[in-house]
Amino acid sequence: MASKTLFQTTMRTARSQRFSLLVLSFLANILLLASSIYMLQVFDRVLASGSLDTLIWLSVIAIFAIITYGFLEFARRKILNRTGAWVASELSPAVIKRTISARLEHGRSPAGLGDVKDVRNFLAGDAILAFLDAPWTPVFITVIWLMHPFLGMIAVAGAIMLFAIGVLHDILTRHRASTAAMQMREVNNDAQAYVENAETLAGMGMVEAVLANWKRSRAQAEADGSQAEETSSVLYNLSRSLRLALQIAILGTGAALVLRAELTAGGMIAASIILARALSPVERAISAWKAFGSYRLASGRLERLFRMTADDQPQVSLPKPEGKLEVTDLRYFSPETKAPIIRSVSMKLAPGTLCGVLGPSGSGKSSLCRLLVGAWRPNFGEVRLDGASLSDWNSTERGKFIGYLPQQTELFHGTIAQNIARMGEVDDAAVLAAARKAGAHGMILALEHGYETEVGNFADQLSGGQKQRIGLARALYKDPSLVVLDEPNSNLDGTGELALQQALVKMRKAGQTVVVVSHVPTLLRHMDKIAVIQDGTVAAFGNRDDIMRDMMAKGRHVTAKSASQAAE
Ligand SMILES: Nc1ncnc2c1ncn2[C@@H]1O[C@H](COP(=O)(O)OP(=O)(O)OP(=O)(O)O)[C@@H](O)[C@H]1O
Repeated sequence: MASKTLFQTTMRTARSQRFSLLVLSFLANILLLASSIYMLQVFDRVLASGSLDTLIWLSVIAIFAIITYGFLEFARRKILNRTGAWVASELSPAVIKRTISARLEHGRSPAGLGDVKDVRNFLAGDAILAFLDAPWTPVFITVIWLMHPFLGMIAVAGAIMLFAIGVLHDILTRHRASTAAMQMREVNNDAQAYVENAETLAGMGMVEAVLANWKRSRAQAEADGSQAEETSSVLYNLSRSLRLALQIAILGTGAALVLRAELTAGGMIAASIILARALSPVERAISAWKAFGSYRLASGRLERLFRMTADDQPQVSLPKPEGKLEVTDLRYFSPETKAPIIRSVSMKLAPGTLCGVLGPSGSGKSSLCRLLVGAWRPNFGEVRLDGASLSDWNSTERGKFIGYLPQQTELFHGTIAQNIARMGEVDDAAVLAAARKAGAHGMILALEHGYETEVGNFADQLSGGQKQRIGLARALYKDPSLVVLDEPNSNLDGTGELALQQALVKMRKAGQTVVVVSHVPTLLRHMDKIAVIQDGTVAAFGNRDDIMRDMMAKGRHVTAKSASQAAE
């Protein structure tokens, strides 16, 4: 049998509140009978006997019962709210982590934080209360039946009809509501992407055009959603009217029974109040159906997310590697199309080797970098550091020994120092050393708040080159054994590039293994080895001078001038 996912165990713990909720609901529903018993007694006893004392005592008891009911109701809601908040706090970080894994392993994630919100809203909302009260419907109907079978029959018929409306509601709205919700999610994601790419849109006058497309998609989602809402509100109103009609039916029948002396006037009023209580959960369940529908879809998606991604098991701690890199028959297929992106790449680098990676656009250089740092898991083959496969390491621990600068440098919300320290505990000396090595120290000090400058949100004022230098410092933080730099000089000026060259030389001296994707001759000049990637495979690999000479002879990819500069 498949083991339980974190989602299942969290939901199971949440369900353990069931017992206290059931007890509270039991007491609350018993107390709900107080007002009907009060009516019964007032009509049949007080009015008949004319005893003011009895009325006062009955009223005191009824008020006490209602106040107690209020406390119980408050306690029920508090438990639900706390459970909802607890579930959200347990699931949210795990969902973010799994969403990252799903993106890396499968190209997309079936669930996100919106689903956690739906689960929370359901657990903390009215729907659960309606479901908890629903078992009381037959109890209340039995009480009415005991008062008079005729009244009982009306109550049973009413409950069946209301239930049928609930089922009809589910059948008619479930599919449409879920499609509309999915479309709305996409539409909202699009809107978010527009905001994030504000400069491109504004710079090329694209705002109106993307908005026109967006409005069309939104209108479609809205149309599906409002049709589901309309069906929902028609059925909800039908159920309300039915309940009012039942109320009249029970009062009318009760009155007829009173006339025939088969029921007391108090019994008639009490039956009408109990009927309202009996049918209320059924009616509330219809309006809570939407939350339940969203919950059902969200929990399905979350369950899929937890099933499709593996837990990062705590592996055996391994010592810091020296940096011996071995890549054997590495293959990677697109998670979505299954097209090969990397086909059989093998190479070996000794510690302290600088290896340049060249190749045409789209040949797989960045993909190889992602595999080398363990961000992507290969479909076949292995990347080994000091003989241990990257998958033998826990990803957090492995990350400490690896430095990676992707093509697009993204900084995270926090200070520059925190970003360089990889958002963990800031080791000031190590941050300074990394920044100096990356040639970023002077640039950071020139900022108004220096290392304490807040970055990583829409408001951050850093240029592309500044971000790249901070990204480089982050990659060099605490001298990792393997450093992979994907076009590290794409945004650098002369000073930045010089600093990068000096950093490369220092890394070689320190015995760090470095892989650099670059076509810039001044950088390639520092390399010991060169790997030429073409169509996802290694077209050539060897000592820099040999490869460059070979490439010059074939006139391949790098221009003869840059190759000769690099070979100098
Ligand atoms: N996340 C992904 N999912 C599916 N395919 C991808 C993904 N990332 C890249 N690819 C595909 O893999 C191939 C190699 O892309 P990659 O970015 O590794 O090339 P590259 O050599 O780094 O190119 P460039 O020099 O332009 O950056 C491309 O055909 C690309 O479409």
